[in-house]
Amino acid sequence: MTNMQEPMPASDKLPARSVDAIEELSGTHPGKRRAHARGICAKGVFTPSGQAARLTFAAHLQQTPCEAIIRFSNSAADPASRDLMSPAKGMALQFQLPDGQGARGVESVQGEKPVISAVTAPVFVARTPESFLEMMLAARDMTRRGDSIKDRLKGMLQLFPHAAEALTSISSLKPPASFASVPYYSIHAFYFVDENGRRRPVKYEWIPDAEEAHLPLIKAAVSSKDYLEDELRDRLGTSPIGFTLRLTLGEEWDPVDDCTARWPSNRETLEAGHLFIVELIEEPDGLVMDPTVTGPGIELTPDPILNFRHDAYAVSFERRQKGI
Ligand code: HEM
Repeated sequence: MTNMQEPMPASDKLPARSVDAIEELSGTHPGKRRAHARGICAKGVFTPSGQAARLTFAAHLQQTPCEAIIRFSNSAADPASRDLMSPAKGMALQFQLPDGQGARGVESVQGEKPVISAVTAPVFVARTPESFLEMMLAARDMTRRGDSIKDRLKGMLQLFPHAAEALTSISSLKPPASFASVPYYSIHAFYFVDENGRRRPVKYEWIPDAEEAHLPLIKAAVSSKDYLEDELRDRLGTSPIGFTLRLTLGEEWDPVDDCTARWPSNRETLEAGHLFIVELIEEPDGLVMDPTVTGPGIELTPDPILNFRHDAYAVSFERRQKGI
């Protein structure tokens, strides 16, 4: 059980306390991201289809191709964790909009580089930052007690029934054959804003060009610790890697403040563009894939987890920059 004696911190302390709690669960790894610690960066080109232009004036979703930096990652907070042991994978992308590039007369903000952050699970485990912190503390206590993975999952489901869909979805994820062979979901909804100020809630999904493929557990178990990075290098040498950016358009009544909930599966979708991965690169200095950086034409929904991520990522960035 969570140690309920620990008072919940005031909201201004919550980002630091949440990052502390991740460290208490997974250890402190100096200089590394406090989640998704191990990853590999690539350069790509995103070519918008123009189909999203009726919904948003965002510069990167009009007609002009745009360079992008992509980071594929293991979700574990421990960089030494084997690819096999961290079921969810991340794909974060930062559009490299040239400063001042206009779209229908709208200037992109100097230095503002929109981000799409996505993972291989369609929903998140917590609806609020407070609940996320409680979950981390509960997981820490179960780990310290030496509970088995099965017992931890059972305990978490009992304590946090709202997390059932995410926990079930994450625990049933199979090891991907490649970072390039699985779909990635933004989980959160964002508002797309058109030239007349009309807003429409939208969720993102990256659909791989490659056929969806997973490894049998036995094969993943004997693969190297970072087999996904090796595979990406090999694959890039032999065939192109691409993803389609699919948008799901929400209705007015679909929840935009609850990232534990999916929208109904019959919502309209459209293909907003296509990403080609060009080459692997060293991670650029100061890279923070902050999903609250959307650029003009896209706004944040009131989702408390989405809004919280800005401060939590700033805490992690500050610590890793200081090498602590
Ligand atoms: C309470 C909610 C969350 C917390 C506290 C949290 C925490 C973190 C932290 C500390 C980092 C490292 C940031 C850095 O140093 O740059 C990170 C990275 C990441 N998170 Fe979250 N996260 C949360 C929710 C989510 C959700 C809902 C998603 C789903 C899309 C997500 C996807 C990612 C990805 C893909 C990365 C790697 C980014 C990169 O490659 O630079 N996170 N998270």
